[in-house]
Amino acid sequence: MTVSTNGSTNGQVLAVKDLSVTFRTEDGRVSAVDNVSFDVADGEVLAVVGESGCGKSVTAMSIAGLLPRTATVGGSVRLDGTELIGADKRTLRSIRGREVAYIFQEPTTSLNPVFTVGHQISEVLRTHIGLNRQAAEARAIELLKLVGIPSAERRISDYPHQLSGGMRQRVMIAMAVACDPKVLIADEPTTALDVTIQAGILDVLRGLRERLGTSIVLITHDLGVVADLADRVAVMYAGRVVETAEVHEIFARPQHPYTVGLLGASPAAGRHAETHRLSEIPGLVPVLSEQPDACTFADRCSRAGETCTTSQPELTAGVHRVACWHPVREAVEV
Ligand SMILES: Nc1ncnc2c1ncn2[C@@H]1O[C@H](COP(=O)(O)OP(=O)(O)OP(=O)(O)O)[C@@H](O)[C@H]1O
Repeated sequence: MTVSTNGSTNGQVLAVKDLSVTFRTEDGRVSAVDNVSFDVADGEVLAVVGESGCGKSVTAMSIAGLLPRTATVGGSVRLDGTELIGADKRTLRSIRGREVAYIFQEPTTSLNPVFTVGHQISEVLRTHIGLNRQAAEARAIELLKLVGIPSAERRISDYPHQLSGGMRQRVMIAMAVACDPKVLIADEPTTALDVTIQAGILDVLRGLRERLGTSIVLITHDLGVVADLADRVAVMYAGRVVETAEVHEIFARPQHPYTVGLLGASPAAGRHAETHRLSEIPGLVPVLSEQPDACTFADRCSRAGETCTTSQPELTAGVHRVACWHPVREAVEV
């Protein structure tokens, strides 16, 4: 993989540029995502991390065209060169599910309880690719095998409630990759599952990337998942990307004080390895509509100086990019 100086990669399949999302609410307009830019290369796994409410899901939903009508979206999301923001309904319909697929956290809510899993996968294949009933069923069996469901020929006639949570998540993944999407968005794909089952789902995702070359945008709170699967990481805070780098760089040399905090990294304290969860950082994520012209993390940051309270830092250029006036340059112990 070749990485250019502006952090973009050759063979990039997804290019998000200056993405902004606001929502109309009863209390006025609230901003959820502010000027977010990143690229995802062919077959690359980009992990998007950050505390709850930082805009990870809204960013992902903008890419998949899943935002509600109350949302106003600005900027650009290009999938293999095709602009998705402002695209007509027909373009979006042909792209959604086919070229960009979304795996939700909770498979039970996304599968229809009254149809067999075989029927649901076949429907995707018939609608999007126009396969006939027989071909769709044969392909559905192949897909169930691909995601590691044993006795796929028999399981295809099961209803969702007859499957365990882990198996239902595998079915969701099978449906998501049915049309061989270029980008798979996995929004906390293992959070709702037992720890023992999580590893199997990660294996499935790894296998998809290796066998099908699928690019994955992985939203997670789990640092173990990041370390296991991601090539690159984008750290979001208050609707912005505040740091992005290759995964080993993020763990070895985090530069944004927020990233350092999330990793639980400090010369004194080791990472919370027993849970692999992001560390708690004192204070709250600010509401974006109330943002002053300042670094949004300043209130919670031990390194904040005067500039941080009067001016918003932009992401630096390069491969390891950070938006901070006082980045951490010294080695930290993670
Ligand atoms: N439909 C909506 N209307 C108004 N505000 C919304 C809507 N959806 C999301 N938001 C707001 O946008 C911000 C970002 O939310 P988002 O769900 O992207 O966060 P997140 O980082 O994915 O959090 P989590 O990890 O909890 O899923 C939050 O402040 C949230 O309240």
